Amino acid sequence: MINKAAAKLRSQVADPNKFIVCPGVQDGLSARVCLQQGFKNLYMTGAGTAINLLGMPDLGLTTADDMVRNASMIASLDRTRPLIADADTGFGGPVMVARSVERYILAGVAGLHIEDQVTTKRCGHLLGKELVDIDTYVARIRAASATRERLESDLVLIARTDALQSLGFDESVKRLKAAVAAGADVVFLEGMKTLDEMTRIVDVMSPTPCLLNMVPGGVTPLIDGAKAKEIGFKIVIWPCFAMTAAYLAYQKAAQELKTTGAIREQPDGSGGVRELFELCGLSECADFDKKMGGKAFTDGV
Ligand SMILES: C[C@](O)(C(=O)O)[C@H](CC(=O)O)C(=O)O
Repeated sequence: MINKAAAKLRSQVADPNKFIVCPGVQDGLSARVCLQQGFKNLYMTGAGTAINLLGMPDLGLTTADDMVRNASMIASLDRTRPLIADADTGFGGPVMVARSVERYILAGVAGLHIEDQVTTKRCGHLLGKELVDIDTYVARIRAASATRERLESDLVLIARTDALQSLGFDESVKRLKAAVAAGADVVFLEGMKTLDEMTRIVDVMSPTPCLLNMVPGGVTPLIDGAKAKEIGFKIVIWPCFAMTAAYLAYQKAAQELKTTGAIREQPDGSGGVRELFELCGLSECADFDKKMGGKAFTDGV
């Protein structure tokens, strides 16, 4: 059961007709909304996990515990729709990477990415990123791949490099090719600045599938899914879309409450607490309780 989502993601990646679109989610609510809207895959953002769980920026402050806990909750909401999760640097040396990857697998995560920044990492779209050397990076990927094999898991291993900023395109390609040789299934070149780099990475890494990261306010020009597919990317993630939407909506609502001293119902009554509970499975919980012989909901809920 736990491996089913990973097996599904693996076959999506292998299917030449599939293009994998992953809205980024950072919490239960954003995941539920994306599932409700019919997305077939999800992406757990590390940046959003840091913002949501810690109220802190994406600076490598989230521990493996924070990330696994969040990923585990999100993966549990619908095990038929594969979740790709951010695994940052893997959180340490090969032994720690192996432990982290094992925990992600047991949490039901279908794919994850590991990068070559130092453990005190930062968002890939910020300045001043520091890298580990290529051997340290490859050891992380090798440890992740060995763990997947040991657990006989179909986990899709995505190698990310942040080398473009300081070392340039060719060194990034060298790192990604070494990562593929060490067992990565998909590659992720972070922080591309031009359409030309996007086209070149797909070309030079072929036949290895490439992931595209679309961050609003980041360094990569934003293109839509159709264009990403046309260029030849296999997976597109939109890590920030839900947290940006939530932020703007929270801000508007907080301003209104602060100014008026009251909250307003929506004219059509939408967004009430019962609707939110329903989104999160209220009826399913009550039905399950009843079916199992529980009495908690016999008088309704
Ligand atoms: C993809 C990413 O790793 C994430 O945490 O979602 C971030 C996104 C972000 O910080 O906006 C990254 O690109 O580093």
